Amino acid sequence: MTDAPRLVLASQSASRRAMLAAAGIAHDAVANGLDEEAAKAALAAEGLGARDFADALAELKAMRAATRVSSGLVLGADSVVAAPDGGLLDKPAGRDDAATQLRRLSGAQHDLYSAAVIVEGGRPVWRHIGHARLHVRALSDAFIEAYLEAEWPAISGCVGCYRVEGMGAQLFHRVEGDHWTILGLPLLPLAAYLRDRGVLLS
Ligand SMILES: Nc1nc2c(ncn2[C@H]2C[C@H](O)[C@@H](COP(=O)(O)OP(=O)(O)OP(=O)(O)O)O2)c(=O)[nH]1
Repeated sequence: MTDAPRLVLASQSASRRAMLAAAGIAHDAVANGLDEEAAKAALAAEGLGARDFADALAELKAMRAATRVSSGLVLGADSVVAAPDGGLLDKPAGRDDAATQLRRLSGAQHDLYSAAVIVEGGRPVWRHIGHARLHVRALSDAFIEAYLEAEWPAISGCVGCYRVEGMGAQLFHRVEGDHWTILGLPLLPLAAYLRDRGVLLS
């Protein structure tokens, strides 16, 4: 489609890039250039819940990246895990932190939010927040150790310390919500918007 806008993914997430490519959604990928730690600290100071935190960070990523992109639909995304004890979980700082996070998730359900925002012409034109609820079985210390032996460092870039499409499947006795949301994007609502914009065929 000649006059359709191009999609620019403002993310370094291998999972998001692979997901779009596997779905046949052509895109360019750029680093969003955001000082994510500073942005997270500012948002945390506002006391945002997980859902709004992910949405705000996705918008900040897209807006920052859009200053470096001449045209197109600039897509920013962020995934946040709301831990059963109320805190927000980020990607693990190291293998020991991953073990600590898994123990926090063990034997309880948690919510994962993947927010996506598209910026065009310097302003947000679309947004969606995907939600999944994951029910983690009671994990033995022996399992956590064996899991990390197999999955570290592959899960080091994963909020929640799992790859649901990999050995992470052994963590759960139930998952509600769509698979793509867990991988990092609300893919189906995004594809619907891209069809509306002529980026994808209807
Ligand atoms: N492949 C896979 N990735 C997962 C899973 N759960 C979470 N993730 C990944 C997707 C994202 O790359 C990452 C969430 O971290 P962020 O939203 O901060 O994005 P990230 O720092 O990776 O990249 P970005 O900030 O967009 O440049 O966790 C999973 O089950 N499978």
